[in-house]
Amino acid sequence: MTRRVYIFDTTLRDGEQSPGVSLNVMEKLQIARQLARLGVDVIEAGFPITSPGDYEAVKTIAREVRGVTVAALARANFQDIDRAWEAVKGAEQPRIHTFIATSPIHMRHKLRMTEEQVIEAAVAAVKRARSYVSDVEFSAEDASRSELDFLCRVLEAAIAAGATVVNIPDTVGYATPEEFARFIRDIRQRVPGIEKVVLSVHCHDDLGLAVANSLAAVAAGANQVEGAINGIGERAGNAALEEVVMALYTRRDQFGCETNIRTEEIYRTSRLVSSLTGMPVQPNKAVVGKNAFAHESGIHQDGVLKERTTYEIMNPVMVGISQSNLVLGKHSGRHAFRQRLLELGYELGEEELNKAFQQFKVLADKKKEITDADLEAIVEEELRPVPVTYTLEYLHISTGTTIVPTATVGLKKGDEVFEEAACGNGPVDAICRAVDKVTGVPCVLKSWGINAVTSGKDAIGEVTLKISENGGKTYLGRGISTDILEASAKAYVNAVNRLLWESGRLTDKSNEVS
Ligand SMILES: CC(=O)SCCNC(=O)CCNC(=O)[C@H](O)C(C)(C)COP(=O)(O)OP(=O)(O)OC[C@H]1O[C@@H](n2cnc3c(N)ncnc32)[C@H](O)[C@@H]1OP(=O)(O)O
Ligand SMILES: CC(C)C(=O)C(=O)O
Ligand SMILES: [Mg+2]
Repeated sequence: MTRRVYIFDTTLRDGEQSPGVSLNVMEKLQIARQLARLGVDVIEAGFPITSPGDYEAVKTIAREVRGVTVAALARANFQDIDRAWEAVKGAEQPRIHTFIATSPIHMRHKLRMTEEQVIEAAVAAVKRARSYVSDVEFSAEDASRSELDFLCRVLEAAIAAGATVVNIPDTVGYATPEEFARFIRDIRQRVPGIEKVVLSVHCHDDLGLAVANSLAAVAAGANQVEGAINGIGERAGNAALEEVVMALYTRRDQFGCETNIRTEEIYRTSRLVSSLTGMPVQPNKAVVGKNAFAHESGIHQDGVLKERTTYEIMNPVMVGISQSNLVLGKHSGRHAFRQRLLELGYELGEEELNKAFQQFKVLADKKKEITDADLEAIVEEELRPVPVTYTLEYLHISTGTTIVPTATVGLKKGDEVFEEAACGNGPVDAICRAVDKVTGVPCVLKSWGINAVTSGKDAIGEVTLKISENGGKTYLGRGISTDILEASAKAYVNAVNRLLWESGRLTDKSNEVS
């Protein structure tokens, strides 16, 4: 008989705690919708007390995303819990997730609380949360470095107070698989009432063991796994959910478990999260990396051509990496374009489709064959929910080894085009300075990176960069083009648009969304 394992996604909460990542409300909503399509059981949408933006995001997701549990995080105090409830109460299936640390090191140095005070706070928090909602998760932060006797007492008290899910985090990624499995077995044996609640684990990847520890815990009886898409999260990140899910599926002979995940949505979810967070996926990343199903050496290629399973333990189609026969190029029409996007899982409205189609045609003039990765890049750019103040109308660059790089940019705002020129230390610097002159917002380029989205000399490059104004908050921008300077200009303008929007300097918030 197969046992059900619940998948709890914390991409939007712990995942967003990745250094340098900051998602706005619309981006979070877009990811949440995709997570629901993927079939996760729980979306942890945020930590509402942390900021008005986080509160708003949780509230919006709770209201808009149906058919899935939406959780909000809260420390073990009434203010956090009340705020979490305010944010999540519109959800079809709301959950409050409250936590407090139980390890000696955290209690003594961070909380400065005794064991008895921690138990008291945990019980009061769970009861407060239960006064609002019937689904309450309690997490014993840093559980894996806690003393087992004390941890069991806290869990017993939390369950008696009404917790319906108890979570055992390996907060600092310290556990090893055998030890963690033993820990879970001990908890299952020793905590009265544990059989009535969902037993969850939440593993971090500081030693690269987050997925292994999660799987060991499942084998030991845990029935909820928490993690994030692409393994993003605090420090080295969380357990990569796509890896947990595919391991449970591929080795179901070992685990005897099933999840509710629609695996064919995995790749698209991974791409969306990578694109909106600006965190690239390493090529050799399991399941979703560019090379995960690529075969380079002759003996492997020979084997795969004769029989795919010689070197592939998973079918790429199963995780949504499609193999279509439709070849798209400059002679393709709207029907084929729409069909291919549908196969890739993108269902665009008429207006979005038209915009994406125009971009596709521009690209097809420059590039013989348009690949799936090209299409994904186009669509992701089209769907990026940042209101457009400025768009790049044209760009002229003069550069070389013996001349001062100079850029002339034309930026369109409303019906007007504004032109400025500037010199710089390099062509990208010159572009940024010229854009600054038009917008009147002097920014510092904090980081710049290029990723070849597709292959070949005519590959699309995706530039991801970060800017800040006066050393304040950083804003992410992305742009794609077969010309990396054009991609840089688009990315810079995209980041400035985001800055203007998020810093509340747009007079008209109903601007077109790109
Ligand atoms: C393991 C994890 O991932 S935990 C989640 C981590 N996520 C975040 O921290 C989100 C971003 N954080 C924030 O925006 C802020 O830290 C806030 C809004 C949550 C709190 O801000 P502040 O009130 O200014 O407190 P600050 O962050 O400086 O310190 C944390 C306080 O919470 C206390 N605390 C920490 N965890 C808990 C808990 N689970 N329950 C109760 N109190 C707690 C600390 O002891 C400290 O209290 P003190 O001020 O009495 O010393
Ligand atoms: C809030 C808890 C669950 C957490 O993120 C951790 O302990 O890592
Ligand atoms: Mg965590």
